[in-house]
Amino acid sequence: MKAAVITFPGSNCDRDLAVALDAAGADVVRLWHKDEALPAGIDLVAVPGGFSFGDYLRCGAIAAHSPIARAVREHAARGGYVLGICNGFQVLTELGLLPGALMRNSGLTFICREVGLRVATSASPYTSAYAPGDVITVPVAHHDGNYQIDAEGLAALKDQDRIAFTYAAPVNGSVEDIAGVLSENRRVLGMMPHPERAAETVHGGTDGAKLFVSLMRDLVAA
Ligand SMILES: NC(=O)CC[C@H](N)C(=O)O
Repeated sequence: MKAAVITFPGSNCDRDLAVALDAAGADVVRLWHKDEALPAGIDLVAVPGGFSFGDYLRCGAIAAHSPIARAVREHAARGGYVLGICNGFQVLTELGLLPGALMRNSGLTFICREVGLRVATSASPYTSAYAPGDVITVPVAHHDGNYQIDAEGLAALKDQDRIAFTYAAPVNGSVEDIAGVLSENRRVLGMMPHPERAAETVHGGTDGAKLFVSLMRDLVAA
């Protein structure tokens, strides 16, 4: 698998994400937000966490207008894989690649701790190595993780089995405790928790590693 990790001004999980993908066996290239094209043969575009452009305007809003944005949209339109973690999830909603929005946490504070995460579906390229209902431990670190979507959009996510992860207990006010959602073709995943920070034993836990294993397996099978 060839993966491209994009760095924006303020990204702080770009290296972590590149390391996790590399450990899973991906061939990783790093891109700058001012790049305008993806290198040939990229399977996965990975949008990392952090505070792109200082989170001004709205988290992810300015990043979604970066020079690289058009190439990311085109990649998704071709059926390419796109993974957005935390600020990356915010960027993907701002790009219109995933429905809904990430609002200020209901408690109005930055939350930085490990959370229990329930795998809501294993029918996706990102979650196939988990069993549905598995509860894993993964860190969150955000102030705008409160996922909201209108009733019609929520019904569509449920009908199409597109909720990838939910919090095992309420964390930030997200509707139905949603922590991660999939696109209609299941190739785009956005999630607030950080699997790349729970991928090696030195992280204190490895529950996030199976996400990268799932992805590699899907790409080999594709
Ligand atoms: N770790 C992150 O990616 C943080 C995301 C975002 N800047 C927020 O605080 O909500």
